[in-house]
Amino acid sequence: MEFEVKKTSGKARVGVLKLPHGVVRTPVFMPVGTNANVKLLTPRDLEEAGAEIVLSNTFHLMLKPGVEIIRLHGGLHKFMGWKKPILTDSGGFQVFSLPKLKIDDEGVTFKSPIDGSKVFLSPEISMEVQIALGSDICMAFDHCPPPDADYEVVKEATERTYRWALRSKEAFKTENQVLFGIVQGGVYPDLRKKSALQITSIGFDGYAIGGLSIGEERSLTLEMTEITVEYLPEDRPRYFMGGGSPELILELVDRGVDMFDSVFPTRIARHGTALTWKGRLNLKASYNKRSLDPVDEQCGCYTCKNFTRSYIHHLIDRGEVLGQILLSLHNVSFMISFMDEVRRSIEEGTFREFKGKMIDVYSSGGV
Ligand SMILES: CNc1nc2c(CCNCC3CCCCC3)c3nc(N)[nH]c(=O)c3cc2[nH]1
Repeated sequence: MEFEVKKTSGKARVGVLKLPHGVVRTPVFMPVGTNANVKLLTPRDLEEAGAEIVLSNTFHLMLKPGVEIIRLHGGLHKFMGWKKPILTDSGGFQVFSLPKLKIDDEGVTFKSPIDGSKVFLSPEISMEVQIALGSDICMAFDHCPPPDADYEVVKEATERTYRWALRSKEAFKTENQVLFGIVQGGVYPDLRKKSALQITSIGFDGYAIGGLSIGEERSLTLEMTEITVEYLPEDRPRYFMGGGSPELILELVDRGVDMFDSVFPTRIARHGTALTWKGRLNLKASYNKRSLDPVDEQCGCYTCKNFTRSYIHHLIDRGEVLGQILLSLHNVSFMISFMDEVRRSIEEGTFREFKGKMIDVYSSGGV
């Protein structure tokens, strides 16, 4: 894997990440695909929208359809028909929200949400599954503590994450795939620094900022990101897990983060909300009933080129899935274009102005 920082503007940076299945320009927004698909969008839609990398994850796929079926296809790229890079999460976080039967140093035993059976996940099993999936970027198996966890609980999860990171790297015997480490530490500055030093001491191809965007105050999200980034190497990609909205992404780019994933744009699309250059737009609202305008006149996506707000309002109102499909396509296209503008403003040295303008737009609510 090659990662090159091309331009910086303050802590914000533009980079190029060369992976087995293609090149990714950073900062990058990565559409999330649970169950080996980005909901309501085909790989062709994603390609047209300009997506360069998508996410999937170990936890869901090892349960259904199971590694065997994906192996049968020669890996996840073939299975889901996506030829560009894929990043897979390690499953550590996904089990975080499930009733955990047991979590100890060996690994996590949880109840399958599919059939209630007992499932065991460990660093070794997570690596074995991600190697079989053939994802370009694999994530170390980590323990993300709950958001309300006290210092001792976070300390224990952070120490375990370090031991599991060592075991993940040890078990990651594969060519043509890269492994990112994950930094924990909750909202405690000393644990954040310790975790960053521990994880970077192992040596990974890239580093993720974990354990955030799980309900903590925004100011803590930003402060913990700053502390973590301080101890990460300049020449490696930094991936903030699970964030986020356009305004959060701007704040994090400004603090030196390169990669982002979030279900947010596709989830709000399914609920009838579009992201536009003038803020959020609620297509369910009656003021869109008669509007002949496109969702966003500055957007070149298929939805904005071919349909009016009135038509999409009608589809949503009638519960037609086409309404959700058209908004999902628009929101992903918007996020990709948004990141194009982020990169351009960093290259032109105008990132702070762009950030200021877009944060005003997005914190003043909708259009
Ligand atoms: C939403 N906030 C948030 N997400 C986090 C995630 C998940 C990131 N998104 C992965 C996708 C989820 C849908 C299926 C495909 C993979 C985190 N993951 C890990 N391993 N560790 C975290 O601390 C960790 C922390 C996170 N915080």
